[in-house]
Amino acid sequence: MALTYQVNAVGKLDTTSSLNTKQNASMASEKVSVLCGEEDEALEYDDDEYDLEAFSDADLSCEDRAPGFSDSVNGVVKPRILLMGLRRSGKSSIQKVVFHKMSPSETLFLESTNKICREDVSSSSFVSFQIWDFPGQIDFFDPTFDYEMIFRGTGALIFVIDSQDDYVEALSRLHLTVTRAYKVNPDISFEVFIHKVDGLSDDHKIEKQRDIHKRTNTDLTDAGLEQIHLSLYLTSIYDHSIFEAFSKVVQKLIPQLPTLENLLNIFISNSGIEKAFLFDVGSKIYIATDSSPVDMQTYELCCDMIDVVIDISCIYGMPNTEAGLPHDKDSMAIIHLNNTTVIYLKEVTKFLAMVCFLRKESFARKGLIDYNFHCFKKAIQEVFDVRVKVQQSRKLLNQRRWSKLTLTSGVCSSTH
Ligand SMILES: Nc1nc2c(ncn2[C@@H]2O[C@H](COP(=O)(O)OP(=O)(O)OP(=O)(O)O)[C@@H](O)[C@H]2O)c(=O)[nH]1
Repeated sequence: MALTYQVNAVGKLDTTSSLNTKQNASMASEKVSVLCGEEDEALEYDDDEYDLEAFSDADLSCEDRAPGFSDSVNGVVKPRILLMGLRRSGKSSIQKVVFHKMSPSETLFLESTNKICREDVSSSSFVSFQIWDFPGQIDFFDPTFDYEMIFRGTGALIFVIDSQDDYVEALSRLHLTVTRAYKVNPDISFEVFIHKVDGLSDDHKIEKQRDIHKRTNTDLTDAGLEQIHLSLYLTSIYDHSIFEAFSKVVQKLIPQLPTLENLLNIFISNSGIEKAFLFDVGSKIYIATDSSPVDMQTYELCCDMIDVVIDISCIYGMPNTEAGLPHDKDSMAIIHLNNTTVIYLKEVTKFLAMVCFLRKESFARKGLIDYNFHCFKKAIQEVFDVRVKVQQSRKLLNQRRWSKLTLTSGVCSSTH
């Protein structure tokens, strides 16, 4: 592997490297050249206006009791994702690997969770939710446990099934959980992770998925609840499948998803790009992509590219003083694969990046792509502005309700 780096005078990363790397099974030993850093842009944009993020660090807390329903940040209630499943099914490992960059092998030493662990994930404007990791042995149908309150504020319920274990008990638990949750809140999206599939052959994986799909649907039909839709995913922390599955779960919680998809469609069709993803850089969750189908290898390449950019930025980039990040909204990277494909990464904000796949010929029109990207960024800003306005008016409405309530109770108490 040969790398040549150049860090320019202001400490911004300017890297040119060419490395022989095994990208993945299908693209083995491809020659990759990486250009990473601040771009010599012909077009000059005032990027200050795109500083969209109000970053808040992940706030991790474990609680004995169920945390309050209306936990909010800046008066905005975040959608909640519940991680449920039997003991040792892999719930905490999933959370640690996806959101804390823990290496999969380190999860072997994780202790069993004995309290509900709640975490705020607010890395970008569009990725903002809470994850509640439930201990496997918890009896949340205990009368002292207010499960109604928990399900009422839930956006998605992820039920983790250990595919390397006998899953009969897990399926009956899944059925019980889903039926109770649905009665309280029919809007929850039910996601089933058939987890730890790294130990299974491809045929075996498909067979398990089919079997679980059949059994769960039969149980729901027998209970007269055939309208409940369960989404099944084959996952493992040892590959990218867990990130892809989590991306799909998170996307369902983003109300602006159709707009983002539409914007990406317009962007790629006008720029000669084949595929574009909008990534939350920190978690490698893609929050949107254009409407063409996603194949796993493309997604894996995107994740690898983000890793390369972050690693090189961490080593050679200057930390951004505000957020303490080595990359910022001006960071970009270009990787030329030896099959004439170019992967182009550009930061949309400090935490969001666009990763595009295009042919070498199309990349000749980089000026056009950059101009279209500038328009895309502007449009994202507008979507974000609308979101902020909606949140502010909701906050105002809540405050008015509160002051009305306190006024009424004050009047009542003074008349008594
Ligand atoms: N092979 C394999 N093992 C995994 C995977 N995910 C988690 N594990 C292992 O499964 C074991 C249990 O993982 P945990 O994350 O502690 O499980 P949990 O569901 O949080 O367990 P409780 O806290 O007891 O409810 C650990 O040894 C992990 O290393 C996976 O995708 N593949």
